[in-house]
Amino acid sequence: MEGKTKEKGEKSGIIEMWAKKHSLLFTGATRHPFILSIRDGSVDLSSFKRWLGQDYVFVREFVPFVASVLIKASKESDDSNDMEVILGGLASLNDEIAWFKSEASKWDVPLSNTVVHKANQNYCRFLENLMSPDVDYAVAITTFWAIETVYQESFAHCLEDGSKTPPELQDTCQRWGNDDFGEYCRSLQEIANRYLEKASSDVLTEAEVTFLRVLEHEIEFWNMSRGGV
Ligand SMILES: Cc1ncc(CN)c(N)n1
Repeated sequence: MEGKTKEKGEKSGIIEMWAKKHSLLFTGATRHPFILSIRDGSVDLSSFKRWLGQDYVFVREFVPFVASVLIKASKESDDSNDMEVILGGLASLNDEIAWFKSEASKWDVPLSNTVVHKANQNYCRFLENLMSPDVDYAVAITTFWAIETVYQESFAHCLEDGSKTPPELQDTCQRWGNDDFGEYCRSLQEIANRYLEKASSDVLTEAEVTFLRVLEHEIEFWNMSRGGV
């Protein structure tokens, strides 16, 4: 994957191949100007606050999507540990919601009656469509991996040596940029690779296209946070 050396024993799978094949879009999502502005300390705090209010709405919509992935795992998974990984993801979303509430009060961002921006509405509708039982588990778990990984890679970049992330935003970056979250994303990647390897070519195509849609939605979400439409 971009910017990372492979760890010992880590084999390259379909996910790594797609991340490389679509590196331009992948980098667009994980090195977006909004993230770069956090990393270089020039971030406009009104953009940060917009992101905070909108992401709270997104995360509340993300929970039922992850629950739908859990249901698919319980029906289709051949490895009992998959369920624990996804359940861990749901538990961390519970913490994430509590974190958003406390962060919003710190920044004076109201969380009720939020006007949901178009980019956020589109992203939430996309997630809703993926909750259908007709969507293959391989597609759903790939989507889940991609959504979590964009945040992991983006915010981890703001914590690297040489970054000038403002101290008041360190906690936000730690939330998704920490090593445990990175480990959790690698577990999701391992599950996704395992299912993609045995997927039909139709499912593979659907998963790859859905991966690209996630990257586009994430870029639109960052654009919206910076003040775009
Ligand atoms: C838009 C978005 N993408 C991903 C995440 C990480 N759960 C998030 N909170 N918001």
